[in-house]
Amino acid sequence: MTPTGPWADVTGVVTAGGRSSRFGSDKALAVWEGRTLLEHACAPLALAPTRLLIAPAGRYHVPGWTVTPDTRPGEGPLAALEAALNAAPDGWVAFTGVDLPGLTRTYWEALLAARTPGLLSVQALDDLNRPQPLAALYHTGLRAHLTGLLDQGERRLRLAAPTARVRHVPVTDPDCLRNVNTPADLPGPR
Ligand SMILES: Nc1nc2c(ncn2[C@@H]2O[C@H](COP(=O)(O)OP(=O)(O)OP(=O)(O)O)[C@@H](O)[C@H]2O)c(=O)[nH]1
Ligand SMILES: [Mg+2]
Repeated sequence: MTPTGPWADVTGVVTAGGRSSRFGSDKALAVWEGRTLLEHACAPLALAPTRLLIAPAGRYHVPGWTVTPDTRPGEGPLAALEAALNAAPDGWVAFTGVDLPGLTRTYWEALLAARTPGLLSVQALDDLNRPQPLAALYHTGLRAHLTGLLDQGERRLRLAAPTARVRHVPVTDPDCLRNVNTPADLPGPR
């Protein structure tokens, strides 16, 4: 069956090849509200017809998700995005990490609804108007651009797409952007 609706040409991607050095143990496997942070990141992307985990082979298993190893291991999220765009079918990639466990399907669908022809990225703005490149949409039309940036030594994810081709949308629920870098960033039971 060919998927239709906003998710039809979307690949869900969770990048999980980081070192968790500030967290002190593998934060992808840290449990919060009964599920691992990795599962929290994957869940709101379940409607994407293709779902990729950018991570070392054999480290994680999430039902319905395909592990795709980094092509530049240890080089950070920008390099992971390159691996994702190269592995994804032509279209959009909904790209995030394991350290944003509060993202929701509503969050992603607000970004998907903001796509227009010619855009290469759609990014949320938090309550301080800061773009969120680690919880954003990227188009596979960025492949050659990204490879060029990485080959030149660039590693900043926020520079993945040319500014003129990025659309920014205010996020309705800034709480969903809580970023987990240390165990103290995981709030207690609600
Ligand atoms: N595939 C891949 N993912 C990465 C890489 N570096 C970071 N990430 C992921 O990007 C997301 C955000 O990265 P950070 O918060 O810096 O995570 P981290 O590198 O594990 O943590 P620190 O060592 O504390 O900086 C997390 O989901 C990481 O797993 C990498 O080289 N490859
Ligand atoms: Mg982080």
